[in-house]
Amino acid sequence: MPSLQEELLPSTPGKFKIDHRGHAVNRQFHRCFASTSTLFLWALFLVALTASYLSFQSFIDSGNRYFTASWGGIQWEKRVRDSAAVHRPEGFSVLVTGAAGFVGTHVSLALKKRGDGVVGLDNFNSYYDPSLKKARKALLQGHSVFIVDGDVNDARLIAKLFDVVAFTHVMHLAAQAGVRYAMENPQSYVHSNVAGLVTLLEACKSANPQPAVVWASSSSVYGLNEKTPFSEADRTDRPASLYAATKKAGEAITHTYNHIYGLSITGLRFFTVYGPWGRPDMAYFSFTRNILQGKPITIYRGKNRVDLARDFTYIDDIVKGCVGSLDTAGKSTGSGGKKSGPAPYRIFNLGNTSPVTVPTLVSILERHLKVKAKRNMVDMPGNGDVPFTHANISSARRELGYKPTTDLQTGLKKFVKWYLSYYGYNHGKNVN
Ligand SMILES: O=C(O)[C@H]1O[C@H](OP(=O)(O)OP(=O)(O)OC[C@H]2O[C@@H](n3ccc(=O)[nH]c3=O)[C@H](O)[C@@H]2O)[C@H](O)[C@@H](O)[C@H]1O
Repeated sequence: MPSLQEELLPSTPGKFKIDHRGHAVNRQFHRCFASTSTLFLWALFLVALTASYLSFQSFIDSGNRYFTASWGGIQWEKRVRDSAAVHRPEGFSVLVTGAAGFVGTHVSLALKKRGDGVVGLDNFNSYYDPSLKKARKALLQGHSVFIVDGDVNDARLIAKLFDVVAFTHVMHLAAQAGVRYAMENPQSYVHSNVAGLVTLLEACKSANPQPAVVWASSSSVYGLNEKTPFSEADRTDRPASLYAATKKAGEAITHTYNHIYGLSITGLRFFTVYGPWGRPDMAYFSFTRNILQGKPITIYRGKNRVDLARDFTYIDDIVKGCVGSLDTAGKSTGSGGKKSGPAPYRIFNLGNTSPVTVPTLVSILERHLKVKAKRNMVDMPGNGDVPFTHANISSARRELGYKPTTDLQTGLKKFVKWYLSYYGYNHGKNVN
Protein backbone atom coordinates (compact mmCIF):
# COMPACT_ATOMS: atom_id res chain seq x y z
CA MET A 1 0.00 0.00 0.00
CA PRO A 2 1.50 3.41 -0.87
CA SER A 3 2.10 5.77 2.06
CA LEU A 4 0.38 9.15 2.33
CA GLN A 5 3.64 10.81 1.41
CA GLU A 6 3.92 8.74 -1.72
CA GLU A 7 0.38 9.60 -2.65
CA LEU A 8 1.17 13.31 -2.29
CA LEU A 9 3.90 13.03 -4.86
CA PRO A 10 3.10 14.06 -8.37
CA SER A 11 2.43 11.15 -10.65
CA THR A 12 4.47 12.39 -13.58
CA PRO A 13 6.68 9.45 -14.45
CA GLY A 14 10.40 10.00 -14.21
CA LYS A 15 10.23 13.31 -12.45
CA PHE A 16 10.75 12.04 -8.91
CA LYS A 17 12.53 8.96 -7.81
CA ILE A 18 10.56 7.38 -4.98
CA ASP A 19 12.92 6.47 -2.11
CA HIS A 20 11.43 4.35 0.67
CA ARG A 21 14.18 5.14 3.14
CA GLY A 22 12.99 7.52 5.85
CA HIS A 23 15.26 10.60 5.54
CA ALA A 24 15.39 10.40 1.77
CA VAL A 25 11.62 10.33 1.59
CA ASN A 26 11.45 13.26 4.00
CA ARG A 27 13.83 15.29 1.89
CA GLN A 28 11.90 14.39 -1.19
CA PHE A 29 8.70 15.44 0.57
CA HIS A 30 10.13 18.84 1.52
CA ARG A 31 11.54 19.32 -1.98
CA CYS A 32 8.12 18.60 -3.33
CA PHE A 33 6.50 21.27 -1.14
CA ALA A 34 9.29 23.68 -1.93
CA SER A 35 8.75 23.16 -5.64
CA THR A 36 4.95 23.47 -5.20
CA SER A 37 5.33 26.87 -3.58
CA THR A 38 7.78 27.91 -6.29
CA LEU A 39 5.22 26.81 -8.86
CA PHE A 40 2.57 28.75 -7.01
CA LEU A 41 4.72 31.88 -7.07
CA TRP A 42 5.36 31.44 -10.78
CA ALA A 43 1.65 30.98 -11.40
CA LEU A 44 0.92 34.13 -9.42
CA PHE A 45 3.52 36.00 -11.42
CA LEU A 46 2.04 34.76 -14.70
CA VAL A 47 -1.49 35.74 -13.67
CA ALA A 48 -0.27 39.24 -12.74
CA LEU A 49 1.60 39.49 -16.04
CA THR A 50 -1.47 38.41 -18.05
CA ALA A 51 -3.72 40.82 -16.16
CA SER A 52 -1.43 43.77 -16.77
CA TYR A 53 -1.07 42.77 -20.44
CA LEU A 54 -4.85 42.64 -20.85
CA SER A 55 -5.45 46.00 -19.18
CA PHE A 56 -2.69 47.52 -21.30
CA GLN A 57 -4.38 46.07 -24.42
CA SER A 58 -7.75 47.52 -23.44
CA PHE A 59 -6.08 50.87 -22.81
CA ILE A 60 -4.55 50.71 -26.28
CA ASP A 61 -7.92 49.63 -27.73
CA SER A 62 -9.85 52.47 -26.16
CA GLY A 63 -7.11 54.86 -27.21
CA ASN A 64 -7.29 53.55 -30.76
CA ARG A 65 -11.09 53.81 -30.72
CA TYR A 66 -10.75 57.40 -29.59
CA PHE A 67 -8.37 58.25 -32.37
CA THR A 68 -9.88 56.15 -35.18
CA ALA A 69 -13.64 56.39 -34.46
CA SER A 70 -15.53 57.53 -37.52
CA TRP A 71 -17.41 60.06 -35.42
CA GLY A 72 -16.53 62.91 -33.12
CA GLY A 73 -14.58 66.13 -33.47
CA ILE A 74 -15.52 69.72 -34.18
CA GLN A 75 -16.13 69.25 -37.92
CA TRP A 76 -18.29 66.19 -37.32
CA GLU A 77 -20.38 68.03 -34.72
CA LYS A 78 -20.88 70.90 -37.12
CA ARG A 79 -22.14 68.52 -39.82
CA VAL A 80 -24.55 66.95 -37.33
CA ARG A 81 -25.82 70.37 -36.20
CA ASP A 82 -26.21 71.66 -39.76
CA SER A 83 -28.13 68.56 -40.79
CA ALA A 84 -30.41 68.88 -37.74
CA ALA A 85 -31.15 72.56 -38.39
CA VAL A 86 -34.86 73.27 -38.74
CA HIS A 87 -36.05 75.39 -41.67
CA ARG A 88 -39.75 75.85 -40.96
CA PRO A 89 -41.67 77.32 -38.03
CA GLU A 90 -42.42 74.70 -35.36
CA GLY A 91 -40.31 72.23 -37.34
CA PHE A 92 -38.83 69.06 -35.88
CA SER A 93 -35.29 67.87 -35.54
CA VAL A 94 -35.44 64.15 -36.12
CA LEU A 95 -32.88 61.42 -35.57
CA VAL A 96 -33.64 58.80 -38.23
CA THR A 97 -32.03 55.44 -37.52
CA GLY A 98 -31.59 53.15 -40.52
CA ALA A 99 -31.50 56.26 -42.68
CA ALA A 100 -29.61 54.50 -45.49
CA GLY A 101 -32.28 51.80 -45.51
CA PHE A 102 -35.27 51.68 -47.83
CA VAL A 103 -37.92 53.33 -45.63
CA GLY A 104 -35.33 55.46 -43.80
CA THR A 105 -34.15 57.12 -46.99
CA HIS A 106 -37.66 58.01 -48.15
CA VAL A 107 -38.77 59.31 -44.74
CA SER A 108 -35.58 61.36 -44.32
CA LEU A 109 -36.10 62.96 -47.72
CA ALA A 110 -39.74 63.79 -47.03
CA LEU A 111 -38.90 65.40 -43.68
CA LYS A 112 -35.97 67.37 -45.08
CA LYS A 113 -38.02 68.60 -48.04
CA ARG A 114 -40.66 70.10 -45.78
CA GLY A 115 -38.06 71.91 -43.65
CA ASP A 116 -37.43 69.58 -40.73
CA GLY A 117 -33.91 68.89 -39.52
CA VAL A 118 -32.77 65.31 -40.08
CA VAL A 119 -29.72 63.45 -38.82
CA GLY A 120 -29.36 59.89 -40.10
CA LEU A 121 -27.70 56.95 -38.39
CA ASP A 122 -26.85 53.72 -40.21
CA ASN A 123 -24.31 50.95 -39.77
CA PHE A 124 -24.19 50.10 -43.50
CA ASN A 125 -24.09 46.38 -42.77
CA SER A 126 -23.85 43.82 -45.54
CA TYR A 127 -27.20 42.03 -45.09
CA TYR A 128 -27.71 43.19 -48.66
CA ASP A 129 -25.47 45.01 -51.09
CA PRO A 130 -24.04 47.98 -49.14
CA SER A 131 -23.41 49.84 -52.42
CA LEU A 132 -27.18 50.42 -52.65
CA LYS A 133 -27.08 51.88 -49.14
CA LYS A 134 -24.15 54.09 -50.18
CA ALA A 135 -26.14 55.28 -53.19
CA ARG A 136 -29.08 56.15 -50.95
CA LYS A 137 -26.64 58.00 -48.68
CA ALA A 138 -25.39 60.00 -51.66
CA LEU A 139 -28.99 60.81 -52.57
CA LEU A 140 -29.62 62.13 -49.06
CA GLN A 141 -26.34 64.01 -49.03
CA GLY A 142 -27.57 65.84 -52.14
CA HIS A 143 -30.44 67.08 -49.96
CA SER A 144 -28.13 68.07 -47.07
CA VAL A 145 -28.96 65.09 -44.88
CA PHE A 146 -25.91 63.81 -43.04
CA ILE A 147 -25.84 60.11 -42.17
CA VAL A 148 -23.62 59.14 -39.26
CA ASP A 149 -21.93 55.79 -39.82
CA GLY A 150 -22.67 53.94 -36.59
CA ASP A 151 -24.71 51.30 -34.82
CA VAL A 152 -27.74 51.74 -32.58
CA ASN A 153 -25.91 49.52 -30.11
CA ASP A 154 -23.22 52.18 -29.68
CA ALA A 155 -24.46 53.92 -26.51
CA ARG A 156 -21.59 56.43 -26.50
CA LEU A 157 -22.33 57.54 -30.03
CA ILE A 158 -26.04 57.95 -29.39
CA ALA A 159 -25.41 59.86 -26.16
CA LYS A 160 -23.06 62.09 -28.13
CA LEU A 161 -25.71 62.74 -30.78
CA PHE A 162 -28.16 63.79 -28.07
CA ASP A 163 -25.45 66.03 -26.57
CA VAL A 164 -25.02 67.80 -29.88
CA VAL A 165 -28.71 68.05 -30.87
CA ALA A 166 -31.87 68.29 -28.76
CA PHE A 167 -33.85 65.96 -31.02
CA THR A 168 -37.60 66.50 -30.80
CA HIS A 169 -38.31 63.12 -32.42
CA VAL A 170 -36.63 59.81 -33.11
CA MET A 171 -37.76 57.84 -36.15
CA HIS A 172 -36.35 54.41 -35.39
CA LEU A 173 -36.18 52.34 -38.56
CA ALA A 174 -32.85 50.55 -38.07
CA ALA A 175 -33.50 46.83 -37.76
CA GLN A 176 -32.52 43.42 -38.94
CA ALA A 177 -35.25 42.88 -41.53
CA GLY A 178 -36.32 39.79 -43.44
CA VAL A 179 -38.50 36.95 -42.25
CA ARG A 180 -36.64 33.94 -43.62
CA TYR A 181 -33.06 35.11 -42.88
CA ALA A 182 -33.83 34.73 -39.17
CA MET A 183 -33.23 30.99 -39.53
CA GLU A 184 -29.74 31.64 -40.89
CA ASN A 185 -28.61 34.35 -38.51
CA PRO A 186 -30.86 34.49 -35.44
CA GLN A 187 -28.40 36.47 -33.34
CA SER A 188 -28.47 39.43 -35.72
CA TYR A 189 -32.18 39.88 -34.92
CA VAL A 190 -31.55 39.94 -31.18
CA HIS A 191 -28.60 42.28 -31.67
CA SER A 192 -30.45 44.89 -33.73
CA ASN A 193 -34.13 44.51 -32.90
CA VAL A 194 -33.83 43.87 -29.16
CA ALA A 195 -30.43 45.00 -27.82
CA GLY A 196 -30.17 47.94 -30.22
CA LEU A 197 -33.69 49.06 -29.43
CA VAL A 198 -32.97 49.05 -25.70
CA THR A 199 -29.75 51.02 -26.17
CA LEU A 200 -31.60 53.62 -28.18
CA LEU A 201 -34.48 53.87 -25.70
CA GLU A 202 -32.01 54.26 -22.83
CA ALA A 203 -30.55 57.29 -24.60
CA CYS A 204 -34.05 58.68 -25.33
CA LYS A 205 -35.15 58.23 -21.74
CA SER A 206 -32.07 60.06 -20.42
CA ALA A 207 -32.23 62.87 -22.95
CA ASN A 208 -33.45 66.22 -21.76
CA PRO A 209 -35.85 67.05 -23.36
CA GLN A 210 -36.95 63.51 -24.16
CA PRO A 211 -37.87 63.00 -27.82
CA ALA A 212 -41.09 61.35 -29.02
CA VAL A 213 -40.26 57.96 -30.54
CA VAL A 214 -41.87 56.52 -33.68
CA TRP A 215 -40.55 53.10 -34.68
CA ALA A 216 -41.04 50.27 -37.16
CA SER A 217 -42.83 47.22 -35.92
CA SER A 218 -44.21 44.74 -38.45
CA SER A 219 -47.32 43.04 -39.80
CA SER A 220 -45.55 39.80 -38.97
CA VAL A 221 -46.56 40.20 -35.29
CA TYR A 222 -50.01 38.86 -36.29
CA GLY A 223 -48.27 35.54 -36.89
CA LEU A 224 -50.62 32.62 -37.29
CA ASN A 225 -53.84 34.63 -36.86
CA GLU A 226 -56.59 33.63 -39.27
CA LYS A 227 -59.16 36.36 -38.62
CA THR A 228 -58.86 39.06 -41.29
CA PRO A 229 -58.31 41.89 -41.73
CA PHE A 230 -55.74 42.20 -38.94
CA SER A 231 -56.64 44.85 -36.35
CA GLU A 232 -54.33 46.36 -33.77
CA ALA A 233 -56.37 44.84 -30.94
CA ASP A 234 -55.99 41.29 -32.30
CA ARG A 235 -53.76 38.82 -30.50
CA THR A 236 -50.06 38.94 -31.34
CA ASP A 237 -48.75 36.10 -29.21
CA ARG A 238 -48.20 33.50 -31.93
CA PRO A 239 -45.27 34.74 -34.04
CA ALA A 240 -44.22 32.42 -36.87
CA SER A 241 -40.62 33.65 -37.14
CA LEU A 242 -37.88 34.97 -34.89
CA TYR A 243 -38.10 38.23 -36.84
CA ALA A 244 -41.75 38.54 -35.79
CA ALA A 245 -40.87 37.57 -32.23
CA THR A 246 -38.25 40.33 -31.98
CA LYS A 247 -40.72 42.90 -33.34
CA LYS A 248 -43.31 41.73 -30.83
CA ALA A 249 -40.61 42.01 -28.15
CA GLY A 250 -40.01 45.58 -29.37
CA GLU A 251 -43.65 46.43 -28.76
CA ALA A 252 -43.37 45.13 -25.21
CA ILE A 253 -40.04 46.86 -24.59
CA THR A 254 -41.26 50.24 -25.86
CA HIS A 255 -44.31 49.85 -23.63
CA THR A 256 -42.11 49.61 -20.53
CA TYR A 257 -40.20 52.76 -21.51
CA ASN A 258 -43.51 54.52 -21.99
CA HIS A 259 -44.81 53.30 -18.66
CA ILE A 260 -41.72 53.89 -16.52
CA TYR A 261 -40.09 56.90 -18.13
CA GLY A 262 -42.93 58.71 -19.90
CA LEU A 263 -41.57 58.29 -23.43
CA SER A 264 -44.12 59.03 -26.15
CA ILE A 265 -44.19 55.88 -28.31
CA THR A 266 -45.77 55.12 -31.67
CA GLY A 267 -45.21 51.64 -33.17
CA LEU A 268 -46.01 51.19 -36.86
CA ARG A 269 -46.87 47.74 -38.18
CA PHE A 270 -45.66 47.94 -41.79
CA PHE A 271 -47.24 45.57 -44.34
CA THR A 272 -44.69 44.35 -46.95
CA VAL A 273 -43.46 47.76 -48.11
CA TYR A 274 -42.20 48.00 -51.71
CA GLY A 275 -41.08 50.64 -54.19
CA PRO A 276 -38.11 52.48 -55.74
CA TRP A 277 -34.85 52.20 -53.78
CA GLY A 278 -36.30 49.05 -52.14
CA ARG A 279 -34.68 46.07 -50.46
CA PRO A 280 -33.04 43.53 -52.79
CA ASP A 281 -33.86 40.67 -50.40
CA MET A 282 -37.60 41.12 -50.88
CA ALA A 283 -39.57 39.00 -53.34
CA TYR A 284 -40.69 41.75 -55.78
CA PHE A 285 -37.07 42.95 -56.06
CA SER A 286 -35.33 39.58 -56.43
CA PHE A 287 -38.05 38.38 -58.82
CA THR A 288 -37.42 41.43 -61.03
CA ARG A 289 -33.69 40.73 -61.08
CA ASN A 290 -34.17 37.03 -61.89
CA ILE A 291 -36.83 37.61 -64.54
CA LEU A 292 -34.54 40.06 -66.34
CA GLN A 293 -31.63 37.64 -66.10
CA GLY A 294 -33.74 34.78 -67.46
CA LYS A 295 -33.36 32.85 -64.23
CA PRO A 296 -36.20 30.86 -62.64
CA ILE A 297 -38.04 32.28 -59.65
CA THR A 298 -39.33 30.21 -56.77
CA ILE A 299 -42.93 30.93 -55.82
CA TYR A 300 -44.07 29.47 -52.51
CA ARG A 301 -47.51 27.96 -52.23
CA GLY A 302 -49.48 27.48 -49.03
CA LYS A 303 -51.37 24.47 -47.65
CA ASN A 304 -53.66 22.74 -50.16
CA ARG A 305 -51.87 24.63 -52.95
CA VAL A 306 -53.43 27.93 -51.89
CA ASP A 307 -51.52 30.97 -53.17
CA LEU A 308 -49.77 33.14 -50.58
CA ALA A 309 -50.95 36.74 -50.43
CA ARG A 310 -49.60 39.99 -49.03
CA ASP A 311 -51.08 43.41 -48.37
CA PHE A 312 -48.25 45.01 -50.39
CA THR A 313 -47.96 48.69 -49.44
CA TYR A 314 -46.31 51.35 -51.58
CA ILE A 315 -43.47 53.35 -50.06
CA ASP A 316 -45.04 56.82 -50.60
CA ASP A 317 -48.10 55.74 -48.61
CA ILE A 318 -45.87 54.42 -45.83
CA VAL A 319 -43.93 57.70 -45.76
CA LYS A 320 -47.21 59.59 -45.28
CA GLY A 321 -48.04 57.28 -42.39
CA CYS A 322 -44.61 57.85 -40.81
CA VAL A 323 -44.77 61.62 -41.17
CA GLY A 324 -48.37 61.64 -39.89
CA SER A 325 -47.20 59.67 -36.86
CA LEU A 326 -44.47 62.21 -36.12
CA ASP A 327 -46.95 65.08 -36.55
CA THR A 328 -49.47 63.60 -34.15
CA ALA A 329 -47.09 62.07 -31.59
CA GLY A 330 -47.77 63.66 -28.23
CA LYS A 331 -44.84 64.82 -26.17
CA SER A 332 -42.79 62.63 -23.87
CA THR A 333 -43.33 63.67 -20.28
CA GLY A 334 -40.11 62.68 -18.55
CA SER A 335 -36.87 64.47 -17.96
CA GLY A 336 -33.54 63.27 -16.63
CA GLY A 337 -34.89 59.71 -16.68
CA LYS A 338 -37.94 60.57 -14.52
CA LYS A 339 -41.54 60.43 -15.71
CA SER A 340 -43.78 63.31 -14.75
CA GLY A 341 -47.06 62.04 -16.21
CA PRO A 342 -48.59 59.59 -18.66
CA ALA A 343 -47.40 59.79 -22.27
CA PRO A 344 -49.05 58.38 -25.42
CA TYR A 345 -48.44 54.76 -26.38
CA ARG A 346 -49.86 54.04 -29.84
CA ILE A 347 -49.72 51.20 -32.35
CA PHE A 348 -50.95 51.47 -35.94
CA ASN A 349 -51.27 49.17 -38.93
CA LEU A 350 -49.85 50.76 -42.06
CA GLY A 351 -51.09 48.53 -44.87
CA ASN A 352 -52.90 48.86 -48.17
CA THR A 353 -56.11 46.97 -47.28
CA SER A 354 -56.08 44.96 -50.52
CA PRO A 355 -54.03 41.77 -50.45
CA VAL A 356 -52.63 40.42 -53.73
CA THR A 357 -51.37 36.88 -54.31
CA VAL A 358 -47.71 36.27 -55.09
CA PRO A 359 -48.44 34.78 -58.57
CA THR A 360 -50.42 37.94 -59.38
CA LEU A 361 -47.46 40.05 -58.26
CA VAL A 362 -45.33 38.07 -60.72
CA SER A 363 -47.84 38.60 -63.55
CA ILE A 364 -47.76 42.36 -62.96
CA LEU A 365 -43.96 42.33 -63.04
CA GLU A 366 -44.00 40.34 -66.30
CA ARG A 367 -46.23 42.96 -67.88
CA HIS A 368 -44.05 45.88 -66.77
CA LEU A 369 -40.80 44.14 -67.67
CA LYS A 370 -42.18 42.68 -70.90
CA VAL A 371 -40.43 39.42 -70.05
CA LYS A 372 -42.01 36.09 -69.10
CA ALA A 373 -40.95 34.65 -65.75
CA LYS A 374 -39.76 31.06 -65.37
CA ARG A 375 -42.02 30.07 -62.49
CA ASN A 376 -40.98 27.32 -60.12
CA MET A 377 -43.91 26.60 -57.78
CA VAL A 378 -42.93 24.91 -54.51
CA ASP A 379 -44.74 24.16 -51.27
CA MET A 380 -43.97 26.79 -48.64
CA PRO A 381 -41.11 25.48 -46.53
CA GLY A 382 -41.40 25.88 -42.75
CA ASN A 383 -39.31 29.03 -42.82
CA GLY A 384 -41.33 31.53 -40.79
CA ASP A 385 -43.58 32.74 -43.62
CA VAL A 386 -47.27 33.29 -42.98
CA PRO A 387 -49.89 32.49 -45.67
CA PHE A 388 -51.40 35.97 -45.96
CA THR A 389 -51.56 39.45 -44.48
CA HIS A 390 -54.35 42.01 -44.64
CA ALA A 391 -54.47 45.26 -42.69
CA ASN A 392 -57.38 46.99 -41.07
CA ILE A 393 -56.25 50.63 -41.17
CA SER A 394 -59.20 52.39 -39.52
CA SER A 395 -57.11 53.55 -36.55
CA ALA A 396 -54.37 55.02 -38.73
CA ARG A 397 -56.98 56.64 -40.95
CA ARG A 398 -58.68 58.23 -37.96
CA GLU A 399 -55.61 59.31 -35.97
CA LEU A 400 -53.01 59.96 -38.64
CA GLY A 401 -55.13 60.81 -41.68
CA TYR A 402 -53.47 57.78 -43.32
CA LYS A 403 -55.04 56.94 -46.67
CA PRO A 404 -53.07 54.69 -49.04
CA THR A 405 -53.62 55.65 -52.68
CA THR A 406 -51.26 53.44 -54.71
CA ASP A 407 -52.35 50.02 -55.93
CA LEU A 408 -49.82 47.28 -56.67
CA GLN A 409 -50.07 47.72 -60.44
CA THR A 410 -49.17 51.43 -60.22
CA GLY A 411 -46.57 50.99 -57.50
CA LEU A 412 -44.73 48.20 -59.32
CA LYS A 413 -44.68 50.30 -62.49
CA LYS A 414 -42.81 52.99 -60.57
CA PHE A 415 -40.51 50.39 -59.04
CA VAL A 416 -39.64 48.85 -62.41
CA LYS A 417 -38.96 52.30 -63.87
CA TRP A 418 -36.56 53.01 -61.02
CA TYR A 419 -34.98 49.54 -61.23
CA LEU A 420 -34.22 49.90 -64.92
CA SER A 421 -32.82 53.39 -64.51
CA TYR A 422 -30.64 52.29 -61.59
CA TYR A 423 -29.40 48.89 -62.79
CA GLY A 424 -30.27 48.85 -66.50
CA TYR A 425 -31.71 45.84 -68.35
CA ASN A 426 -28.52 43.84 -68.12
CA HIS A 427 -27.87 44.12 -64.42
CA GLY A 428 -25.82 41.11 -63.30
CA LYS A 429 -26.53 39.18 -66.50
CA ASN A 430 -22.93 38.13 -66.83
CA VAL A 431 -22.48 37.51 -63.12
CA ASN A 432 -22.88 33.89 -61.82
O1 LIG B 1 -44.74 43.01 -43.52
C1 LIG B 1 -43.72 42.81 -42.88
O2 LIG B 1 -43.61 43.12 -41.72
C2 LIG B 1 -42.56 42.12 -43.52
O3 LIG B 1 -42.65 42.31 -44.94
C3 LIG B 1 -41.67 41.67 -45.67
O4 LIG B 1 -41.76 40.27 -45.48
P1 LIG B 1 -42.59 39.41 -46.52
O5 LIG B 1 -44.02 39.77 -46.49
O6 LIG B 1 -42.21 38.00 -46.26
O7 LIG B 1 -42.02 39.94 -47.92
P2 LIG B 1 -41.18 39.22 -49.05
O8 LIG B 1 -39.95 38.65 -48.50
O9 LIG B 1 -41.05 40.17 -50.15
O10 LIG B 1 -42.14 38.02 -49.49
C4 LIG B 1 -43.41 38.32 -50.06
C5 LIG B 1 -44.10 37.03 -50.44
O11 LIG B 1 -43.34 36.37 -51.44
C6 LIG B 1 -43.10 35.02 -51.06
N1 LIG B 1 -41.80 34.61 -51.60
C7 LIG B 1 -40.68 35.19 -51.17
C8 LIG B 1 -39.45 34.83 -51.70
C9 LIG B 1 -39.42 33.83 -52.68
O12 LIG B 1 -38.35 33.46 -53.21
N2 LIG B 1 -40.57 33.28 -53.10
C10 LIG B 1 -41.79 33.63 -52.59
O13 LIG B 1 -42.82 33.11 -52.99
C11 LIG B 1 -43.14 35.02 -49.56
O14 LIG B 1 -43.46 33.73 -49.08
C12 LIG B 1 -44.22 36.05 -49.28
O15 LIG B 1 -45.46 35.44 -49.35
C13 LIG B 1 -40.31 42.15 -45.24
O16 LIG B 1 -39.30 41.42 -45.96
C14 LIG B 1 -40.09 41.97 -43.77
O17 LIG B 1 -38.87 42.55 -43.42
C15 LIG B 1 -41.23 42.60 -42.99
O18 LIG B 1 -41.12 43.98 -43.04
